[in-house]
Amino acid sequence: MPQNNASSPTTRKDVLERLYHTVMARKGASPSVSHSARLMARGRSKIAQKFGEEAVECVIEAIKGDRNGLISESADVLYHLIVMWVDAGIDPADVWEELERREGTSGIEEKASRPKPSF
Ligand SMILES: N=c1c2ncn([C@@H]3O[C@H](COP(=O)(O)OP(=O)(O)OP(=O)(O)O)[C@@H](O)[C@H]3O)c2ncn1[C@@H]1O[C@H](COP(=O)(O)O)[C@@H](O)[C@H]1O
Repeated sequence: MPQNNASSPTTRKDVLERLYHTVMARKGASPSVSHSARLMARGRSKIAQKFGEEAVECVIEAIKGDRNGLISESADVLYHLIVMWVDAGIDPADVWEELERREGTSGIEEKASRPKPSF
């Protein structure tokens, strides 16, 4: 019988949902014990700035071709994205819904269907 532990494929794919609920639970917690609480106490601009910094670090690892670095920075990006969602009142389900809406539509096709600028 498959084990239902944190590293099994069934629970691993839920890691973003679990992280979201953990960060939600940190809202209003003491900034001295929680990094998420500290970040949220510093305000939206700081949260967005940290996300941007992590994204740039991800880009640097990608360009360097450092696979492990890219994995590590990707985890930082996802964590900081989730803090940004919690601060903005976005539920992961809202994003999953938008991804599902896009399923099956090629990016090329979608771009071609955009209204052409009139100038
Ligand atoms: N995934 C993460 C995660 N990834 C990165 N980080 C932290 O993000 C911080 C980034 O450090 P930086 O020096 O880049 O930035 P900074 O400390 O904000 O400071 P400055 O840029 O202002 O100097 C580090 O303290 C990392 O430990 C994370 N902190 C928490 N989590 C998850 O969030 C959960 C809740 O954490 P707490 O909110 O701390 O309880 C944890 O159980 C983890 O699952």
